[in-house]
Amino acid sequence: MQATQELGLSAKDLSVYYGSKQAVRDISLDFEKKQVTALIGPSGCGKSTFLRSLNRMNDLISGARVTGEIWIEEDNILDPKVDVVLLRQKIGMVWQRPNPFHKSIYENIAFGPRYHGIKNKKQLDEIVESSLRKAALWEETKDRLHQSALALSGGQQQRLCIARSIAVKPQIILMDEPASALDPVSTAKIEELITELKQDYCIIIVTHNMQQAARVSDKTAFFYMGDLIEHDHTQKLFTNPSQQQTDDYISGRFG
Ligand SMILES: Nc1ncnc2c1ncn2[C@@H]1O[C@H](COP(=O)(O)OP(=O)(O)OP(=O)(O)O)[C@@H](O)[C@H]1O
Repeated sequence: MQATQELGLSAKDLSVYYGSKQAVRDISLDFEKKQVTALIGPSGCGKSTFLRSLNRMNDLISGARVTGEIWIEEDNILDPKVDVVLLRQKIGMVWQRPNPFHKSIYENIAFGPRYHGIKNKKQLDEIVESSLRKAALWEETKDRLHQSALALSGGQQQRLCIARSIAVKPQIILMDEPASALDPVSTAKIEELITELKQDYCIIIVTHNMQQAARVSDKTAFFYMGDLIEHDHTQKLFTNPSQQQTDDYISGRFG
């Protein structure tokens, strides 16, 4: 099984264990290019565990074990031969809490491209500007690029983290509740940004907020106790789900 042209990423029979406990059970899920997929479900159902396995972040957790396949183009990224640094260039991650480096705005963006070999100042300047523009942060930061990123507001810091992930030209961006630590205005900006970014990237977002999933995503996957219960077009899943458990969850009967 390989991801085809339209597919950004394809998980097949993916299971994740923490020690003997299975947190994600045999999940097969395709993610298309230029689409946003939301992962929803009650706390502890395995959304973040599944998301983290998509760019091998679970490798960093002692006792975590992943089985199955995850295809991006011709590569099964669970193959031990895969270069994890290059993989994380292709599949970026934005975390729940903004986590800029303790460096200037400019250096936050330039760090990744420089790490991957770009040394030319003019080229780095261009990447910094284009990444900040794509993250809708250029106008707010162009006159303070060399000031600390930590002086930005929480919402600006999160857009900076998105700009930082874009700077290394990923194909896929994973987002783990990217707006849950932000105020409503900053949340709206992140949601707008997600809608803009999907023109260029495959985006997979974990969210607790069902309204947010409905607003930003094309497809939604509902997880429950480590299983994938339903995956469908967002509008269909929220208005006419096929599974009773999905219906119970979206209508607030549990979770
Ligand atoms: N590092 C870990 N070590 C051991 N167990 C873990 C670890 N991380 C998560 N788990 C367990 O795996 C299961 C799935 O957790 P996960 O965080 O993936 O769920 P989630 O749906 O993202 O939850 P939430 O919405 O609360 O973030 C839970 O039972 C959790 O306790």
